[in-house]
Amino acid sequence: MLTVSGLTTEFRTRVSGVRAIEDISFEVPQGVAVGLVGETGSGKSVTIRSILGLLPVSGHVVGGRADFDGVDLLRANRKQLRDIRGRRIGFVAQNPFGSLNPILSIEKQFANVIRAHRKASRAEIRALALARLESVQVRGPERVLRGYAHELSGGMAQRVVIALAMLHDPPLVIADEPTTALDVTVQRQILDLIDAQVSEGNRSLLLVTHDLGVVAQYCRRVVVMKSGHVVESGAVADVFTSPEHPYTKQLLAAVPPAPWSSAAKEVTGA
Ligand SMILES: Nc1ncnc2c1ncn2[C@@H]1O[C@H](COP(=O)(O)OP(=O)(O)OP(=O)(O)O)[C@@H](O)[C@H]1O
Repeated sequence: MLTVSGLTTEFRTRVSGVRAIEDISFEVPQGVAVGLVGETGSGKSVTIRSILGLLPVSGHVVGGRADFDGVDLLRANRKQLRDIRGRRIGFVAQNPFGSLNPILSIEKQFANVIRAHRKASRAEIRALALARLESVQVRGPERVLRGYAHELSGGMAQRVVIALAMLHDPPLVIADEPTTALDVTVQRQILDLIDAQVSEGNRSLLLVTHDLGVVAQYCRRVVVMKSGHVVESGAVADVFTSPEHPYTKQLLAAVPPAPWSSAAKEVTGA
């Protein structure tokens, strides 16, 4: 469903181009959750921002394809991309307060996202927004609709972002470290929520994270990145039990054992 092949992106300075990612290839099949993992600076965000056409001005895709819905996203024009983002691909970024507009009420932001893709009356917008806020378990949805982003907690703001990302029932959801900016106590709730929304709609998910535990719990496939390259990819069950690349082995070795596992009991003497 999303097929990325040979994706290469550079950042240009006044004197030269610096290659951030090179020859990135992977697939996100229909109805499958894929984890994109790797240490800080390995190129995860540049990869998804290249696919979504959301690179900063100094970033340029210099090669490859990203085929989705019969369109190569890397060659799509702005209008095509705007139409695909939101309607066909829901994007959840790290920081919900960066995604929400601080000077528009939440209701107005729902209206903007809905009206970007179809005509709708105020009453329709209100009804749809309330239903969607309820589906992401936002408490007091009417009050939230009237209010502004700064009045929300981080977890509630990310729920609103998820509701907005799902508004047009996109078949693919891309989430870039969606819990990094949040309090540790709500991180799991947000991941569970994304997981539920994705599973209910039989959507595909590309989940960027540096947490292998998160991949093990929520993803069926994994793509491992290091220094701007894909070093290994495959089914989570295979890659996690018999990793081939030394870097994947190193990442897995660094994951603390689950508290109930025999390895943890050996460490703690329990
Ligand atoms: N705006 C930019 N200008 C120049 N180089 C950049 C820019 N953004 C990213 N890079 C470079 O691209 C490479 C990949 O960065 P990227 O942000 O994709 O890593 P990441 O794996 O998402 O890391 P993190 O987990 O910290 O978000 C890094 O070497 C980084 O320095």
